[in-house]
Amino acid sequence: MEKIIVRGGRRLEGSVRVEGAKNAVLPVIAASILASRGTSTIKEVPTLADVFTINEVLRYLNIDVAFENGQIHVDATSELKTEAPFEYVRKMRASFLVMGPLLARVGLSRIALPGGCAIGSRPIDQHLKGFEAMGATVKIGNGFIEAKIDGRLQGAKIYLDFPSVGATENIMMAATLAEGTTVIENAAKEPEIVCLANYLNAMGATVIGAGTGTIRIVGAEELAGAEHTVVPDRIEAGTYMVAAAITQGDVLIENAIAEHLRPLIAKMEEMGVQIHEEGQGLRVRGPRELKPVDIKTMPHPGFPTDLQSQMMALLLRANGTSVITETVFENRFMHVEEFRRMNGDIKIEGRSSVINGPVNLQGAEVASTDLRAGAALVLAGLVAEGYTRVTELKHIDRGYVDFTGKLAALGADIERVNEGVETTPAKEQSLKSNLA
Ligand SMILES: CC(=O)N[C@H]1[C@@H](OP(=O)(O)OP(=O)(O)OC[C@H]2O[C@@H](n3ccc(=O)[nH]c3=O)[C@H](O)[C@@H]2O)O[C@H](CO)[C@@H](O)[C@@H]1O
Ligand SMILES: C=C(OP(=O)(O)O)C(=O)O
Repeated sequence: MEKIIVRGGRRLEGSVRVEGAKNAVLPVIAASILASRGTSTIKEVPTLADVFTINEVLRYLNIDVAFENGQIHVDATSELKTEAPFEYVRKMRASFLVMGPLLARVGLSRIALPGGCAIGSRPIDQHLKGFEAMGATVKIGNGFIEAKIDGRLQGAKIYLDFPSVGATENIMMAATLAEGTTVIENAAKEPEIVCLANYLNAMGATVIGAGTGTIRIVGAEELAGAEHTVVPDRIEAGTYMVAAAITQGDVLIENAIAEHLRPLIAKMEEMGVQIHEEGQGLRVRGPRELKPVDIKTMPHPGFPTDLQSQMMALLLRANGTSVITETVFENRFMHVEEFRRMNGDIKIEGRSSVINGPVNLQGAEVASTDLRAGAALVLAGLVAEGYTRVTELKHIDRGYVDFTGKLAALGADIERVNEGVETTPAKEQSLKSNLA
């Protein structure tokens, strides 16, 4: 079984470069489906399991995708298939982002119904409400969602009940080829939405207002392939910021955009962490003593849920009681149980976790429950006494390029190993020989 083994106690120093954002590159690759002419070149593509998965989905749809040297070339000019089976959607919910572009381009899209996952049930009703408002017929059956339109989608005014990132992206992509203008109200404002809008505009679309709560999309007859560079990953950047702070280190996080990290910077500064913009990045210096803070996760520009578990690791080291309230996902405290195995003093009260610090974290065998939880456990391991072994690395591989290598380069005592697990027959064998 693959594990990350980390021995706590090293102060991190040096610099680390942030990759293109996972949550931006996935919708951007999906948006390439919209180009009926020309080839797209996408730059700053991180080598992540999720990128391989979305590439596979596109290839299944009969699209030519080549991934080399951090760039992806997509040619979607052939006749497209219209179905994405469960094996892809199960691996990665973001596979559902192909629904909007396929529906807009071909008039039909059949995608396996995404299930829930470890962080909550994650419905897709807001995506579907948007497609229906644009005139599509949506049917659910046999584990699939089918959306269909005769002719072109029609521009519509769509108010989202919640500023869902995925629904905003799916509807925005579909609307680029609709007849007339679509207005998305209460739209998500995340930097990844702006990244996608920039790409769509480069393809010939007219998307106005991305990054605000109202996005206006004027439909075009067709879109063409374009060149686009993916925005840096604010969640990866935030993870290394916490790594620097928790180890009382001094780390330059290259390529981190301060503007995208305001909620994290504000909370970390409240805790006593020193953060300065330096060149094209952020320098983070951890103090000897951390102050407790309260955090509530919210849609952007609120505190991101994807940095909640990493901050929990940091708050375990703060001098006093902190409260984290998770408002975005209903079940994103699975890591609490794992932190407890490391001597974390945390109580869950409804949608809040009460963290009593500072604790002396102890190395233990712990499992990633989702990708950010996995990263957070490694962060805790950086300051735990003894060895921490983190399993279920498939989650971490979805969102972090060479997590172990990057932390080791900063001075962490960390390695990724394939440790054999003693099988029952082997155990029986040793019991027998002990008895003999
Ligand atoms: C690939 C990607 O970009 N993933 C990010 C994206 O996920 P994702 O796009 O799935 O997240 P959403 O913003 O859609 O979901 C936020 C909340 O809205 C609910 N909801 C969403 C859609 C819907 O139709 N109905 C509904 O009720 C969800 O269950 C959840 O409680 O944004 C999340 C919130 O910042 C991040 O944690 C994920 O890392
Ligand atoms: C929850 C996340 O991703 P996804 O929506 O792809 O599951 C994440 O990136 O933390």
